[in-house]
Amino acid sequence: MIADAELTELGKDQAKLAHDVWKEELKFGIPVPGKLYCSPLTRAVHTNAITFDSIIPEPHRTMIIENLREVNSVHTCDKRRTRTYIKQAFPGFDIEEGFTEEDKLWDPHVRETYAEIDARVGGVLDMIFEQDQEQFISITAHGGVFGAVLRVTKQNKLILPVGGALSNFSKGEHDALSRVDHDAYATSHFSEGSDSDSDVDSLFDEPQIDIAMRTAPPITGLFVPPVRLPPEMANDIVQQCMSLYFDGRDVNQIMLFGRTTSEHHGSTGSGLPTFLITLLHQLAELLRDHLPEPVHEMLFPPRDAPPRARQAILNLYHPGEGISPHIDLLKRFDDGIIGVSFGSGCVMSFERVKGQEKEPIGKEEEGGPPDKDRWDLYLEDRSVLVLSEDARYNWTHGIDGRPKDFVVSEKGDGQEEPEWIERGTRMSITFRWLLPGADIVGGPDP
Ligand SMILES: O=C(O)CCC(=O)C(=O)O
Ligand SMILES: [Fe+2]
Repeated sequence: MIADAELTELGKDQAKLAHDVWKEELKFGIPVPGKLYCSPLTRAVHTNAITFDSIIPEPHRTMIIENLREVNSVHTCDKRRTRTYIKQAFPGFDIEEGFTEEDKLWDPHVRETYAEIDARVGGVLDMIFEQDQEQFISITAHGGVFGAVLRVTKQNKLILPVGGALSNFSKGEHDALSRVDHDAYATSHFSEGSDSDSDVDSLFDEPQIDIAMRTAPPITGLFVPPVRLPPEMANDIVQQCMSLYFDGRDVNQIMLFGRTTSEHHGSTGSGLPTFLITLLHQLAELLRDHLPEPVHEMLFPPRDAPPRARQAILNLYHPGEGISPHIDLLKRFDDGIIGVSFGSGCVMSFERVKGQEKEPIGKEEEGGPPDKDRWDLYLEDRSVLVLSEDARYNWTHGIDGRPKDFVVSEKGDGQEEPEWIERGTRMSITFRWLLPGADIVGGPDP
């Protein structure tokens, strides 16, 4: 095991990608961090140097902070180099006062506990929030450190622009750290499973639970085509996401950003990890014959279309968890949202926003579908959902927190009893277009 390892080739690529995203977003007015902090471990300092190379105007320099180093897991890669070495190797960086010449913290026999790492990372955050007036701050550190940030600030989400090496924090008005980087997210996190202890094996115990349908309810612009991602592809994506983003962290939400470019295939482009670009290609093919052409084109623009910024949001739900009903931010995201389910199905509920004109797809009295204000839809594992038009703007979508869903029988002919389907761990990937000029570093919620 190498002591304080250099950045790997993959790490370098990820940092370059982060750099390219910053460069691209600068054109759209992304505010650069006013203060930058970094772990003293070589791989972090390199990441910071590559990421912010020619992005941050002088005189901003990154400050190296002892307590942003990775959790000591007794591996030698967690031991840092001397102050003299760091100063010589990275002359463009500042080193905090009191930084000792030798690494006094690393001990080959002592594995740091959560309490210890939380205390030291909490100390850094206190220092930042007491001393700094800047609204945007960048911290370049490690998975274990961000895990601590989330515990200390009681945040349950982590947003990584690219590759997982970088995260920035925007100081909120309420708590020290009320929002983490890059998104003003509309929903109030995830709701815990409700009174899940009750026996929900009988309809009469939970009379309020509707029977969810298995096909798209009659809402204009809502599509759930009868297609599934191939199982091997879905498994591969879940594994990649778990190991890259969710593993060992108390995090249930990740946001990634990419931009379509005219050099690349119009629907994909740079910024997103390769497996998500491949997923987009696959979705474009899968959905081709199942969506009206203009909707397909909105989701997967042709090669010669102008470049656009796209967000991929990954949500992880443990059994019983849900997401509060919401409309995806109107000022931030454009029309055309694709959601893919992985690992487990769940019921998504759609509710008409009060005050919106009813636009029934066909008149009920003429044999059209019933005109309801709420629909429950079972999203199967590996299924794909598209929200556009009315479905995107005039209906909320949400997932009730509960351990089982009550769903129309698979035959769907109404003759068989509906079935209870247990929820497993579910991950969803949602692709949305960022509106031109949307402030991707936050701002007030909707
Ligand atoms: O998990 C899902 O399928 C929905 C996620 C969602 O609505 C969102 O992140 O805005
Ligand atoms: Fe949403």
